[in-house]
Amino acid sequence: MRVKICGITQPQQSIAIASLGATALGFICVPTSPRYVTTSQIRAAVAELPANIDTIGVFANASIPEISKIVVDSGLTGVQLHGDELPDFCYQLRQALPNVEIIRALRVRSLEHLDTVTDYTKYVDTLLLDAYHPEQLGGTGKTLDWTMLEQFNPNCPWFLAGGLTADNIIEALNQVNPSGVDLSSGVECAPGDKDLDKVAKLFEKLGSREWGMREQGKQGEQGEQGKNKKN
Ligand SMILES: O=C(O)c1ccccc1N[C@@H]1O[C@H](COP(=O)(O)O)[C@@H](O)[C@H]1O
Repeated sequence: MRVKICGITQPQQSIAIASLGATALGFICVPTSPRYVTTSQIRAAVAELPANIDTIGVFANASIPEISKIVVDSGLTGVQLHGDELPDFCYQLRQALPNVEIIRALRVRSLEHLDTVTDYTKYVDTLLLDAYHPEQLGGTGKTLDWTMLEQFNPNCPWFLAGGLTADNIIEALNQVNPSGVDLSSGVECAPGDKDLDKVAKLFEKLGSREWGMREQGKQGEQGEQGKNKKN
């Protein structure tokens, strides 16, 4: 499972978080956010990271030339669109940045709102579902109604986001089946300052869950083998 930790502001923290197990790190390129980082800050962090870590710039209603410049100048591998970007915008961005992962984040208001995802799946690599907040674009710490997502199965990979923490991640994953999870404020001590103990606790929880699932799989296989022996 992909695990993205978002809202990184310090290069040293990015290295520590990658070593703990993150597969992707997010950098907020939205100037109004308390987690906003400049191109040179992103470039400094990206330069220190191993090549297998995805580095995602988070944008909201920026123009294609603005996004492209930041991506190229900082060496990001992906773009997360967290504003009101329409499918055609995603298509145009794909033409401008053909080798960059495009993640469309949708701030989900209702079950009906989920129907709009099919408008995007042709043009993006990945979807991300975040909770809706009337005054804030993201990093709100607000959870989605996970029961609404029990049957959610788009025809592209997707991240579950919104208010996830080390304490609720297992409950969330017991209800929904995303390809990845994305956390920001739930692993912080203050906006933009990640709490490495909370991040470590998150990976402990995810590691124990994976171990439990593997053990269950083994027991299932042994049961099957036992049955075959009897026959
Ligand atoms: O984190 C921000 O400040 C932010 C600002 C503008 C757009 C998106 C932002 N963050 C994204 O919000 C989600 C969920 O965050 P949280 O876990 O609920 O705090 C995450 O994808 C961040 O990338």
